[in-house]
Amino acid sequence: MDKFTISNLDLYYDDFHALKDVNLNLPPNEITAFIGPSGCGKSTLLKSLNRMNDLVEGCRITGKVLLDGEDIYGDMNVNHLRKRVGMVFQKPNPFPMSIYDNIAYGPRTHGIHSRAKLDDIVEKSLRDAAIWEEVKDRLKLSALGMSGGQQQRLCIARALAVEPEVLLMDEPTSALDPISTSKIEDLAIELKKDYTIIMVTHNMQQAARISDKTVFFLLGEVIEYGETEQVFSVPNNKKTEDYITGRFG
Ligand SMILES: Nc1ncnc2c1ncn2[C@@H]1O[C@H](COP(=O)(O)OP(=O)(O)OP(=O)(O)O)[C@@H](O)[C@H]1O
Repeated sequence: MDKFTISNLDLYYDDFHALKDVNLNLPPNEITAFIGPSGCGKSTLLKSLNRMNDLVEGCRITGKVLLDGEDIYGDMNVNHLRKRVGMVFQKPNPFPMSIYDNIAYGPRTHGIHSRAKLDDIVEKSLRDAAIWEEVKDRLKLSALGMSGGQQQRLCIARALAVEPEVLLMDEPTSALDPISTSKIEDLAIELKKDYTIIMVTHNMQQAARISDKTVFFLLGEVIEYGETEQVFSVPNNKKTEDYITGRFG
């Protein structure tokens, strides 16, 4: 079964029609890349998948988003939804506290207080985010003292600590140098064994390198959706071809 089934999704910011009749089935354990020029609605759709748009005044949504067949805009508890569907943002945003507490924060809010249990979660999450070796001797130090690339992997570890099923990543490497970027890309490929990953990226090479499926958006509409290899080698739509070959956008 698909992880997300999006049907007839329309989204408005007041009078502005930001997403137009979006229909997509996103499979589990794959990386799906959202690409398209600035302002075409990639982040808006990403945020619709864990209801981050609920916080935006004037935002109105019609249509359906199913997670494992369950309507996320129905009577699903939003906190539970966000536990299942975690998010990593463009700019690393560690909390101003220790590395350990950044990771333990989520599990604590979900009622886990046993020291031994938290120790296990912190180690496992940092290992899964490929940053344990770099920070294991400084867990008590502030997360703000880490490099940008380390902070982003910490934020991924923080997202993993509550055992989500899906990771939404909004341009997770745009603020990072090439080495950190490559670490996050390798990590995403590793993580898809256990998670479903949906990533907004402006980097065409990145989408081509790591994603299984690609969705190309233009002005709030899905123009093309398919296997990444096909979308990048023989796009069905002329507009997709123009965009990925850099003729516009
Ligand atoms: N909170 C908001 N209120 C009003 N309009 C918004 C809001 N957020 C986004 N928009 C508008 O909706 C459209 C889609 O924005 P969105 O951020 O989803 O685009 P994007 O494809 O992710 O762009 P970028 O690549 O620049 O991040 C844009 O025209 C934007 O101005």
